[in-house]
Amino acid sequence: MWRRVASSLSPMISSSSSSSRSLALNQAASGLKLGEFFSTHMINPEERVSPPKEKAPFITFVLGGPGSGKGTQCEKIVETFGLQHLSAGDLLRREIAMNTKNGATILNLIKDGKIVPSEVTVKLIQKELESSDSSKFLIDGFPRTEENRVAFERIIRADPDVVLFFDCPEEEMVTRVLNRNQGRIDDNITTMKKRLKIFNALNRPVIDYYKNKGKLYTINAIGTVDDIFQQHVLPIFNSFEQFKESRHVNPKSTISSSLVESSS
Ligand SMILES: Nc1ncnc2c1ncn2[C@@H]1O[C@H](COP(=O)(O)OP(=O)(O)OP(=O)(O)O)[C@@H](O)[C@H]1O
Ligand SMILES: Nc1ccn([C@H]2C[C@H](O)[C@@H](COP(=O)(O)O)O2)c(=O)n1
Ligand SMILES: [Mg+2]
Repeated sequence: MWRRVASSLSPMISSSSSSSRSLALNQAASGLKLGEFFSTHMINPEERVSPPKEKAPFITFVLGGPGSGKGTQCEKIVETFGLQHLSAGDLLRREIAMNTKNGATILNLIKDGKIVPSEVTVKLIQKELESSDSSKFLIDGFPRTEENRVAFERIIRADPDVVLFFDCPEEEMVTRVLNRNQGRIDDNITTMKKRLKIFNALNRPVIDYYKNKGKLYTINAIGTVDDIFQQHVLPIFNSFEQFKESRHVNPKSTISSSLVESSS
């Protein structure tokens, strides 16, 4: 069930700088682990943030409604390009399974299709980033809200390099979720309707934010898993210098319908 949380359970802290394209090269050159770029800086006892650094990881945010196929495509990206996959939902479900102090609250919120307070989610992501050896991350299902986004910027002190948005009609998302069969507490029609409402109200502004920043790639999420990956996802990563050496599939792909969007 937790297969998408790629790193171990070790607790810690993290952060990075704003634009982060060159971390992989910088990191290789310096021989440092990612955690060493995320040195802890005490602001107050409740919230640890890191000072801005010159070097930062390559961060991809993966957005889309419930059942749009984010996790499925993330698995393919991991296979092909070796990014570390952090699913915010999986991290939260792990808290429930481990019965941590926030576990019961998280369970009630997820059951009701609601969003967990940003501090909780960002700190879980922070621990994973801090303890990881990777320099390239897929952060799946995050940010869900503008509050999530701002909390990430404040605590992690990083911006994404790329934002993928899997654009899927509601009817299709409902069908996929109701057929998922992974035993998720929120995979029922009542919770799904609430999740869709929250997605439209709270995630759309985040999507618009990254569109305006010129970082958004909108991907048509209708089609087979392989076609979506080959035709849309693969060319996006192929276009980044950082992934040239990790390409294993269809190196001839070129960017087509998934050109980066901007509001201008
Ligand atoms: N292109 C596709 N066509 C048909 N079914 C798909 C496709 N992509 C994923 N699925 C299936 O739809 C279901 C939902 O996919 P997935 O778990 O990847 O969505 P998600 O966006 O991560 O959803 P959530 O936000 O609820 O975690 C899964 O059962 C998956 O196998
Ligand atoms: N940033 C996030 C991500 C997830 N959650 C909660 C609410 C979601 O309905 C649930 C499941 O997430 P998914 O696996 O569908 O990505 O987890 C949240 O509150 N904040
Ligand atoms: Mg998912």
